[in-house]
Amino acid sequence: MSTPTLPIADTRQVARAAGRLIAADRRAAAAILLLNVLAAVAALGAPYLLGRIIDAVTGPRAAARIDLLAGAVLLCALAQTLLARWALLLGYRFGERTAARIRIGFLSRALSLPASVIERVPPGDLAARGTTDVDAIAGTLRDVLPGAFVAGIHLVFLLAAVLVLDPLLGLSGLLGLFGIVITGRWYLRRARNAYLEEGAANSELAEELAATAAGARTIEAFRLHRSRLAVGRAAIARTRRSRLATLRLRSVYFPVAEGSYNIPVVLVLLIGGLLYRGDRITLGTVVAAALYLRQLIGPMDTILIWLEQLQSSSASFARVEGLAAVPAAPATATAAPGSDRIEVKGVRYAYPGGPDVLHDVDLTVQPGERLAIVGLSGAGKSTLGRLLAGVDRPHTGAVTVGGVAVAELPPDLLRRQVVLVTQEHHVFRETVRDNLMVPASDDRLAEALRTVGADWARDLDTDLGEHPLTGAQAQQLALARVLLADPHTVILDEATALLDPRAARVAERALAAVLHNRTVIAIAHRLQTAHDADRIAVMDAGRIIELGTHDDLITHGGPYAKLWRQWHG
Ligand SMILES: Nc1ncnc2c1ncn2[C@@H]1O[C@H](COP(=O)(O)OP(=O)(O)OP(=O)(O)O)[C@@H](O)[C@H]1O
Repeated sequence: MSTPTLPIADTRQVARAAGRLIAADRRAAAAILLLNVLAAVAALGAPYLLGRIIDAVTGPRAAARIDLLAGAVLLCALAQTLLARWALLLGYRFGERTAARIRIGFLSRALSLPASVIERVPPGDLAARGTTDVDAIAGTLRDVLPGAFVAGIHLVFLLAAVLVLDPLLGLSGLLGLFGIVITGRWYLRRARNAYLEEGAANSELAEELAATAAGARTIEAFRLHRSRLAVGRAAIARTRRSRLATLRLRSVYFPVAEGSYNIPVVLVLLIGGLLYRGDRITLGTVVAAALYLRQLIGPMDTILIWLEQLQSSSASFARVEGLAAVPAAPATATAAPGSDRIEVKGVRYAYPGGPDVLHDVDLTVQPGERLAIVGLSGAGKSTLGRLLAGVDRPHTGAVTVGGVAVAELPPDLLRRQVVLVTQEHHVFRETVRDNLMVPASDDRLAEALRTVGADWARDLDTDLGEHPLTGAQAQQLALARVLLADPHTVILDEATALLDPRAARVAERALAAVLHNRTVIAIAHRLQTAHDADRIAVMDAGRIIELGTHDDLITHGGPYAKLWRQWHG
């Protein structure tokens, strides 16, 4: 089981992020607040006026006053409805715009994550944050937050109104709310972690299912059905446990909170009755206070129902915002490296959870040099290639270009320094232009395609989703990307290994055009490649055991000379 390694934002970071989102649309936020306040003030009118109607019944010219007061009740209700609707409408629009901002922010953060982070992060986690979590936040912003906001403001005004009406009655009403506050706190304290665990369990399930689906062939070949089923079941069990935990929280919180609604009203009627009997207040005031507290039920219900969603989507927001906490490239890395020299110093490296596969590797690659790395299978050649290309970072020592750690370079800067070319080329279901992924003029794109011999790509608008490429064509596209990125160093790892001989010849020709005037580090699978290089590094069991020109190494008569003799029979 892999544990998610992407961070989760803490409460403070979430609050700050929310603040930034509100500030980004501050006019709308201010308008929504103002309309809500006006709607809440209008809502206070009716209970107060009803209280005055009751007091007017026994006074002089009762009928005329009651008519007037009833008309005012109607006006207040109408104003409240209109203002609240308007506030809701603005709230929905605000929610949609904010959801779009969150989506865009997530996407751009995900795209600028350092390659070394993407390589280590379970893909399911990143996908779940970008889909389930972002959708949950968007849903909340659209459907819940505007209503919850209206309810929140209404609630505050109602409480203030009871206190103003009669402080003693107000205090007894507030006292009656204690039950709800205590259960609310109990729930909130547990809910964040419970919903975070639910989110993590969902991510793990998505990840395990994706891994099983992606590895279907391997699973079949090695008869891993049982172990994959066990992994899937464990992930389902964790999801189930986490969902049951949140369900348990809800099943305690909701009934208790709902039962507590009536306590403030009961208290106010009891104490109000006593005060009225002692002639301390009018009957109308007691009725108005009771009505205010009765009115609390509406907004409290709204908040209660949505508290759960607010909680779970704030957990989602914490996961989405967590991406911002991925350590950014240090300040030095944002400046272009001083020179093109690549240096490997005291590098040790282990794959997650495994033993060291590189031990104390030291190597300096001079600008313009052609270096070949040779060695038996498993010697660590590809691993060293990945570190040189900044795909991953060593756990000890450093791989630097011009004195700057390669893995710390932001993607756009890294692309201009070092590019790794392997046999895996992803072709997106988009046009040729989009697949080249570099914003450049059509002329430059066409020239790059011509240089690598991609005659099939005359029309940059050809949709590669509808016209799939052959392996050799995909390779040409990848090489055109390298040309456009124009790095000073290219690392080749089995770049043409999977192609058939004819396609490989075409690719070799394209490759020659791409490598012209660049530093080349070739992970050599054929010793002929090594023979043509300026220097050769021989690797064995994670160490560089020999380094020199072909002739030097042959004269030296060490492991390389032995390999060479074996190869030549
Ligand atoms: N993704 C991975 N996870 C864990 N261990 C790995 C991973 N990739 C490689 N290794 C291990 O790291 C060591 C070095 O592998 P590496 O692929 O770098 O060797 P190589 O010299 O390139 O071999 P080959 O020529 O077969 O590609 C090996 O022991 C290998 O099993």
